[in-house]
Amino acid sequence: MEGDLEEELLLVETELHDVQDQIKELLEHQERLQERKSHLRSLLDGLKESESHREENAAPVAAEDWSRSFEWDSRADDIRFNVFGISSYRANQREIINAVMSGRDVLVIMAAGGGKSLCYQLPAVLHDGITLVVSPLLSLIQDQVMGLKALGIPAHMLTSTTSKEDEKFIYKALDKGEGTLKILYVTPEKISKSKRFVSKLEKCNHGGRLSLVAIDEAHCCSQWGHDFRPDYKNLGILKIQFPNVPIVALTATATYKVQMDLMEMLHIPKCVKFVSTVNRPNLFYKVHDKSSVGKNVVDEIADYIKGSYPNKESGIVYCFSRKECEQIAKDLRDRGISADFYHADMDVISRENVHLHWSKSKLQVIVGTVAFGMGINKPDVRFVIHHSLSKSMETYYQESGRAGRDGLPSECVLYYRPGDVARQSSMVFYENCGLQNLYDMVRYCQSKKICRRSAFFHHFNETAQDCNGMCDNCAYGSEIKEIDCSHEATIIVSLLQQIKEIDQKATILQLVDRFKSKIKELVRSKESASDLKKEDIEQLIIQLIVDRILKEEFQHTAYSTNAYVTLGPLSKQVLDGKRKVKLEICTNRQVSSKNSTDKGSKRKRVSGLEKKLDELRTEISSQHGGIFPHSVLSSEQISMLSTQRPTSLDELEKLIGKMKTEKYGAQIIQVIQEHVSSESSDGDHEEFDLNKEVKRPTKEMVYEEEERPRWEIRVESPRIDS
Ligand SMILES: Nc1ncnc2c1ncn2[C@@H]1O[C@H](COP(=O)(O)OP(=O)(O)OP(=O)(O)O)[C@@H](O)[C@H]1O
Ligand SMILES: [Mg+2]
Repeated sequence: MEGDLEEELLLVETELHDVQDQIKELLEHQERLQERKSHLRSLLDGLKESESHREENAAPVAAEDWSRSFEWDSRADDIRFNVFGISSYRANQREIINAVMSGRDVLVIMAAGGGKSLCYQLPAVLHDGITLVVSPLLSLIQDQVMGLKALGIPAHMLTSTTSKEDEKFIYKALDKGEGTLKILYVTPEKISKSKRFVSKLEKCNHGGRLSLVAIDEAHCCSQWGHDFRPDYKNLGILKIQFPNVPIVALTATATYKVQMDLMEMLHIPKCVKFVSTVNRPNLFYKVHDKSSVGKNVVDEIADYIKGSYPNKESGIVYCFSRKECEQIAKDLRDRGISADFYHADMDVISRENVHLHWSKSKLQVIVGTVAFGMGINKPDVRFVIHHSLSKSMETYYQESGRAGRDGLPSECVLYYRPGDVARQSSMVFYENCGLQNLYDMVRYCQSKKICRRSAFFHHFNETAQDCNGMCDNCAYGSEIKEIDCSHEATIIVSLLQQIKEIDQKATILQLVDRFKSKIKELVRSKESASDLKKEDIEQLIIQLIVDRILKEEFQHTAYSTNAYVTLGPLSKQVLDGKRKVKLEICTNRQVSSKNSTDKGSKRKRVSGLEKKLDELRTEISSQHGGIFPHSVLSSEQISMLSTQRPTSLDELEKLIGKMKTEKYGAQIIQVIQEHVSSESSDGDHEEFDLNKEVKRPTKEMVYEEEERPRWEIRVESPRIDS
């Protein structure tokens, strides 16, 4: 009797355990669905808002036609060309400038490198009074002030580095309108912490001399944005103190939620909003399979940089950890590339030194962690390489977007291996939507068929645009074969079930090993077989996680967080045969990747004259103390000068405007004349091809030797979380 009762008690306890497990799983599922629900809601709200906005725009409201002619048109054109040396406006710039000049509050969302600075700098020069610019970083402010001064615009900054003498000058200009001050840059702390400064601003406004407030990198206002700065929250006082002064807030990316947030915080509910596309048509996106051997990865990256950029064009390599970034910088140096590292563990001075060297093109490559972020103003970054995947599409868009801000063709290359996913997931799982964001990034990396750009359009809730063959998946019509991999998926799910039954856990690597042993066993007993290689099994497991057939679980130890893989909410569907898992085999990927370098960058031939003008701008930049080479002449201007070859200062002025001609015209004309006469004396008109200078990388050969089919996994049933 007693034995029976004990036995039943044990059974009930076991069943209770099971029920508790199920409840736990259901609660987790509920939580994920709630997260997804709120994400979808905000996407939907965004869509509705942009639709109603489109309808509003469709209505013929004459006052809101910002592309019509305005009284300041000819003055604006003159300043654009003769002061800034810019020959034509880019998309939306003129309309934004007109809205700002009309005294409206304006919100500008324009991709990195789109040309947001001109949208407040040109009105600042057009206006009689002073423009206050709030910018989050000292380095950004220094770059901007230096660039403006080089153009002859009286720009100053009031920061912790400002000398007493300069401070006095600035305060006098604000207070009494003495001296010439057009643009004043400050950090947000100045507004939230310095009563003295705010009272001087009040006087300036009282005297009718505060004409515009610009808030750059405005997404920092919102804690939903990616770079939230608490001091940005206090910028709301600007509209309260100076209700008649128009505010222009600018940012490269802001989701609908962030836009709403910052309009509310800055008290600009009726602002005119300009949203430009997130598309960066000059960027070529590609994902490379990453070797599991660290040395091979660095070899490949070094070959790629040396082969594709023999003229030492600037680039960035992003790494996962500080240690890794120091190591990769050393490895690249050992392979003859001028590279240095940048991460949060360095002191400020060393970090600034590295950044400055790179900005002046004295260092080719910065190997950085995410800490190398906002504040990178260099327009001619030709490549951004990711040594491993980013934690979200948003982060990847920001980081890769630092390439090609000057609008010239540039490349964004990501080295992906499934093994890197767990490293990221154990860091992000506690963040709000952290895993979901990471899995979106994983989908981008694993996809071998879908246009890379479409992932950005999808993420930023924008209608898709043509990629024009500017991503690896669009550029090479890889032959993709589909094979059914449901059998392998079933084995993986069953293995995890067994592991769970004995109260154990498995990491992805352990699961791969178990899978391989199981397959061997099945082959021996002639029950079944599988051709999947280790990398393919890893890829399959990751895809099953992303598609919620499996899931990751995390456990903290004293030193780290370990990621394990276990059964996900949809695992039963696979076991019951209700869900098929398909693998896509890409048969010619490696042969294709050979072409990728050529197609990707669309690199043009660089003429001897372009090279000389590039050397001249570097020389002038060091002669003029702090200014950057690109502030002397942009790459676009160099290219134009080398084709047009002006012979006099008058001709030059028609190409690069008055200001730059006055400052550097004589030297530029001299270089052009010397080049032309050396050409005629040599009879040598040949331009040289950068791509021929250095032997092409050997990686293609390695690829060909190792050639094997690559796999991609696709689950057929509709995906819940996409
Ligand atoms: N209309 C134009 N024509 C040619 N070049 C331009 C034009 N407008 C801006 N530029 C150049 O494009 C580069 C990027 O401009 P800017 O720094 O204003 O970008 P941004 O939109 O502020 O980007 P980020 O979000 O990265 O700060 C600069 O070198 C700038 O001189
Ligand atoms: Mg900017």
